[in-house]
Amino acid sequence: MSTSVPLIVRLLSSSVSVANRAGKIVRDVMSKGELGIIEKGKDDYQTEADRSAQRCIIASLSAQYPKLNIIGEEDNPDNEGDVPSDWIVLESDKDVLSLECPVALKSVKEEDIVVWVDPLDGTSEYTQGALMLKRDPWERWKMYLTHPFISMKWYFSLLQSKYGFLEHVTVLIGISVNEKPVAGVIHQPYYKNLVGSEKKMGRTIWGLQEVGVGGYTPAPPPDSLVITTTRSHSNPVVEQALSVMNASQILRVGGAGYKVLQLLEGKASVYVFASSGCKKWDTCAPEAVLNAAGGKLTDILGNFYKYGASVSHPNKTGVLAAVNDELHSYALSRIPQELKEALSNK
Ligand SMILES: Nc1ncnc2c1ncn2[C@@H]1O[C@H](COP(=O)(O)O)[C@@H](O)[C@H]1OP(=O)(O)O
Ligand SMILES: [Mg+2]
Ligand SMILES: [Mg+2]
Ligand SMILES: [Mg+2]
Repeated sequence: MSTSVPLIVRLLSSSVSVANRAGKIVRDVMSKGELGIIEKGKDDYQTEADRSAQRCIIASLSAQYPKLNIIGEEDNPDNEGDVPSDWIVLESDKDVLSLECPVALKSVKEEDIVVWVDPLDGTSEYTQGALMLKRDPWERWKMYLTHPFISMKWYFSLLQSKYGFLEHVTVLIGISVNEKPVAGVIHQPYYKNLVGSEKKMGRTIWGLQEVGVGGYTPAPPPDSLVITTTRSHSNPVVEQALSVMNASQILRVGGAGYKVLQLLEGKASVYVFASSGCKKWDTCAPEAVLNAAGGKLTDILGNFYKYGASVSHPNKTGVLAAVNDELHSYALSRIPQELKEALSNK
């Protein structure tokens, strides 16, 4: 690899390749069927896929960029021991490697960068997806009975969805410089592609400040206001913020990465989540990609999150994102002052 290519571009191209590998790990864990679910807190779970994908990403990036500060979601209980050699990815995506680096980022050094890693965004949807892979209804029912957190209502919505919500799962790698997200990768392991006549699983979307985005076909926002929001972490305040928007449609999907994909692909125009719960690794990559596509992501008060190494991890004051400034301003103007105060005083 040419070292004359600026660091940010090299790191983004490495991140694209490693996200592909992590996505394969996510699919492999699911195919084996041993999810190894651990409860981290209320509505907060980790699986073998979260743990393994994070080990793959961190080991691959730190092997090539040893001075990077990488912060991953998972406290890995199985961090000890060697990472399997086929999880260490040293290749980089050729197309991204040939991008022109923005002038402002040309002299960035490893020490100036913080990488935020969410090895599997949409863990709820991932674990629920496992159920749908059980073909035998009796096996599926037995698995449901032992599943730690699927309500009866969810079980029936899953059955209706036929394939579950695996498409909502993403792998997120966000690159920040001077506390701002400047580049990012959103990999979707269960996206179904048709390349020629061949079926291929997974796709990888990237964004780089001032350069643009790749890996998908951008589409204009819907004609009317379509909002995307949580399907697994709602509460009365989240619902209140949705009800004041005057939306023509509300889409309830999993994962911060997937919701931003919906904005990028013209399925929704605004992402509203008036609650804590998301963390810096949930929003860094999506914010970077959305910015590169001309959108905006802030908290519910309209303030940008900071992504420096010493910031606190929770995005306490929620998420408000839109495909452009105008829609962001509109959505922000609809949020009642009491709601903003209630969230910031929590
Ligand atoms: N209460 C919560 N506890 C843990 N993680 C949360 C919570 N709320 C949101 N998240 C994280 O933010 C993502 C987006 O939220 P939602 O899907 O509810 O819109 C979730 O997929 C989850 O990331 P992860 O799956 O990586 O743990
Ligand atoms: Mg999690
Ligand atoms: Mg997440
Ligand atoms: Mg995660």
